Amino acid sequence: MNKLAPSILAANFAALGEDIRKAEEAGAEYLHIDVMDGHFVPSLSFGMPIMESIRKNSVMVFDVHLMIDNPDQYIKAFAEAGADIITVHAEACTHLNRTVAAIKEAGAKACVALNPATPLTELEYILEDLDMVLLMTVNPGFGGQKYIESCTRKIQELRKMITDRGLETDIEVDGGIKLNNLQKVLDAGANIIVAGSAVFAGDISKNVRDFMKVLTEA
Ligand SMILES: O=C(CO)[C@H](O)[C@H](O)COP(=O)(O)O
Ligand SMILES: [Fe+2]
Repeated sequence: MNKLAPSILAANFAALGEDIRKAEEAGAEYLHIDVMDGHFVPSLSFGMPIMESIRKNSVMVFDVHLMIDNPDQYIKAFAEAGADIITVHAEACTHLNRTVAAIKEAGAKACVALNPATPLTELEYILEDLDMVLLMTVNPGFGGQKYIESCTRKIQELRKMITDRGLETDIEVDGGIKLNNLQKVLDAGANIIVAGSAVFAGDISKNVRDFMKVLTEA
């Protein structure tokens, strides 16, 4: 099933609850929550307290993208703050298998993210353990960047790898997804679509409805 995961990184933090409510009411089922530590990526964003607050007013699937070094340290805290899916970067994990097991033990679904230049071979011995793979389609750290074209072939190759193994793992794409490249990433095999600046700029309800129309017709 195709899902839209609006990224609150692009929301108005002075009216965060209201922005989330609009996205939820217009049909978005996932909420993408970008956590940045100023080490793994250059920027800082927010952490557990913000998540705990918004969890009280939303039943969306909380899809937490940890762009942080040493994510093991925070997995339990994010699960307790209301994460449904926890994504860690392969590039940030020394013992990826152990980290994925810790996510599941904490009661969340496990996802591994790969930066645009990280090869799919990183997933060779872990794919069967994952609920989702996140392919970064920009270099992580900032919203509003341009989609990196070489990622289309990477999505296709990952979908083939998943299908060849008889799996049905979700593929999430994150970065630079707009209405004008949405169909391309869906055709390549992605089914969970993160969109930040394309959703939270201008008319949020209309933006979500426009995305949902393509996602449900695909
Ligand atoms: O993980 C991220 C950045 O590291 C964000 O989820 C991503 O950039 C979404 O923003 P946009 O749709 O504006 O590109
Ligand atoms: Fe993200």
